[in-house]
Amino acid sequence: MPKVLISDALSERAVDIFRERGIEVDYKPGMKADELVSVIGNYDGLAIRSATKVTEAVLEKAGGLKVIGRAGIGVDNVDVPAATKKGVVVMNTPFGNSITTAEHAISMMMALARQIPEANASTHAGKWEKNRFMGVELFGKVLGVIGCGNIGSIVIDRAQGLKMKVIGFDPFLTEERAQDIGIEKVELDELLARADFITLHTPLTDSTRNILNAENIAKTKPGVRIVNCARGGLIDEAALKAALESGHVAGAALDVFEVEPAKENALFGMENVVVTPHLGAATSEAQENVALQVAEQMADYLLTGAISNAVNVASVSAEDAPKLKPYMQLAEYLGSMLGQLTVEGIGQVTVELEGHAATLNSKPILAAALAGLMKPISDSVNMVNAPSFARQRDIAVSLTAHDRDCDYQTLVRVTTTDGSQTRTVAGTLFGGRAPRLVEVRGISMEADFGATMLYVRNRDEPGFIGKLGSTLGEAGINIASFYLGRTEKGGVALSLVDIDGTVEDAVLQRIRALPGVIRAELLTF
Ligand SMILES: NC(=O)c1ccc[n+]([C@@H]2O[C@H](COP(=O)([O-])OP(=O)(O)OC[C@H]3O[C@@H](n4cnc5c(N)ncnc54)[C@H](O)[C@@H]3O)[C@@H](O)[C@H]2O)c1
Ligand SMILES: O=C(O)[C@H](O)COP(=O)(O)O
Repeated sequence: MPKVLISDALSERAVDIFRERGIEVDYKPGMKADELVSVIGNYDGLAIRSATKVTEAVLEKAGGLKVIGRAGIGVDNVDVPAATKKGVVVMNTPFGNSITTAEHAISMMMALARQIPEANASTHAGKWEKNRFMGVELFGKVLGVIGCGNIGSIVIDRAQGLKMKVIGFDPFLTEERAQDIGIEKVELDELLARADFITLHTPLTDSTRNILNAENIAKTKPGVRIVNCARGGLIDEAALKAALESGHVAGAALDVFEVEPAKENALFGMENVVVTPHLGAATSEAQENVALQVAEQMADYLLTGAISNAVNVASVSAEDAPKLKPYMQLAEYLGSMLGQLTVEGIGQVTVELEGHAATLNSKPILAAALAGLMKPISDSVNMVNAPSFARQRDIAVSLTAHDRDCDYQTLVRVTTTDGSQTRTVAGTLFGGRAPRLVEVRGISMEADFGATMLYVRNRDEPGFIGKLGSTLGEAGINIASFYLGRTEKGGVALSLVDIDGTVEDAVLQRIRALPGVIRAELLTF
């Protein structure tokens, strides 16, 4: 039974879902970093929000971890490259809290426009400062949205309802999409110059870090109000403080900070600054959505191999997962066979799909072939990290789905080139499920993949099979199945022998010394 740890305050609906799906779950919100490092090795899955930091140190100890599920959007608290290297799928729930977060941004903008937090505190304190608080209307004002993705688009829609004029900056926003959502797409400088309110809705990346720095803040319209419910780090807080103090920026509403949790911050206590403690996603609806979704997604992956909303590997739908499973097994066996036969470095790998295989989601099949291929290099390789393993080793990878007649109902072919040699193996699924080898280096043969197989290439000469059988028999090795093929009469022959147990090195040497042997290897699957 797979085991999952929930280390942040997720809605307990997640616990129910895991248990209903037959997954053991430990609910330990607020777990300290060193405790996480000490227990993570016991789990197949880790469900988190933004508090748990999944660092390289945590991942190093995560022996059996298969999946990290983020109940929310940002995965900046997860070392995704380290997780990928370790073969761990990282998935998030990209939509579950979008409406809630957009509503928070709109609430923050309104709170800022009408100084509601200060007026609230003053009124509670028994003051009646009717003349102290003078707000501004949103009606007719220009809202500049930086980042027009899921949340940005919802903010745009709500702001249009408030009759604001919305302009957007997002390098990945097409003109067509801008028209669909009814905004004017502008460059950043134009947005800065025109907006009365600016709201940020981008991820924190190298291109967005400090997107509102001193230089860009100086380009904003005097009296601008700034809202950030996306990520701390998008605004240079020191530059913002200076601009608030000078009066160039009239106010800021911030849900996120450069350092979180933020007990102290230079912006705290400023009258024209509204702050909340990263509450963007904090509604019961959003928390239920993301907890439920992350638990279902993690359970799907752990139980069926279906992958949704992964940030480091291609998706496999719940419908596709059972169809792809035998293909991934076949591709892994084919890759593994080539990996075990390739002594020198592989320069190029080609995966070709024909017949029914060509109609499927091909990326997981490719990833499985690469995983099999690189198993001899690293025990920790799997379909999640195999593509990056290949990239790091400068292996050129190509994938082709052929739309042509095929001798088999379905076929997967893997070819490797290592400078001097090109090797091809191909396989099909017998009965639609059982992997079967049908071609090795241009030689047709039909072989099942046994756990331990002897691979022998030899000159096609009479008496060879008898000698090979006797050598194995004399060594007390039982043959489960014997598969044969050859290029042509008197050409090169290939024997694949499925054996019980293993073949000691001394016996392998004796086989290699048999007359006519070109190559003999022991393969394991
Ligand atoms: N405060 C919270 O509690 C809370 C809750 C949910 C999400 N978030 C954060 O909100 C942000 C937006 O989330 P989303 O779901 O809308 O993401 P999204 O991926 O749907 O949208 C992000 C948009 O930013 C755009 N973008 C990327 N680089 C850009 C750049 N250099 N300049 C301008 N635009 C750029 C992208 O093209 C995309 O359209 C994320 O940072 C997320 O982590 C915060
Ligand atoms: O990226 C997100 O989904 C938000 O920042 C929410 O974070 P939280 O789950 O810690 O509230």
